[in-house]
Amino acid sequence: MVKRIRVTCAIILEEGKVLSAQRSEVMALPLKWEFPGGKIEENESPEECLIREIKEELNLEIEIIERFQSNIHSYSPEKEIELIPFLCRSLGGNLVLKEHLNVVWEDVGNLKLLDWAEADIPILNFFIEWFYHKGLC
Ligand SMILES: Nc1nc2c([nH]c(=O)n2[C@H]2C[C@H](O)[C@@H](COP(=O)(O)OP(=O)(O)OP(=O)(O)O)O2)c(=O)[nH]1
Repeated sequence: MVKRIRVTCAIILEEGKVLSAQRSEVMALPLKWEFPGGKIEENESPEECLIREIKEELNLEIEIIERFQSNIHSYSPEKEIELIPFLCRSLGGNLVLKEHLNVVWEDVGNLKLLDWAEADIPILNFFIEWFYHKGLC
């Protein structure tokens, strides 16, 4: 039986830049870039999870704007991840790195230059399409 883990992640967009986070050496998928977030806990909605995770990991308050389509990805045969992305904006707070090695506000046009976690690639592609389609550049 394949175990499915549900993970939320935040695409925090600010003036054409997206907050991109690099996982630390001690995390799973070391040094890969990701949209910050984490696993949904019992009795928690995806939205509640994301707001909690972003506060815990980065000390930021966020507002959720829109949910995008999830991506289901397997890094190993016995486990799959449902990665659930949300377009967000920052409501403030002093950014503090509590778990990640690094974060950058990356131009949407340069996002693909980072070495992303595999599960993020379809989400990244969808978001970039969405961004240019909306004429936000
Ligand atoms: N947060 C996040 N996790 C991702 C992304 N892409 C991706 O493959 N993952 C994977 C890495 C992990 O296997 C899993 C989420 O784990 P996590 O370590 O971020 O979540 P967490 O903070 O709730 O974990 P934990 O340390 O409390 O167990 O999803 C992404 O963009 N954001």
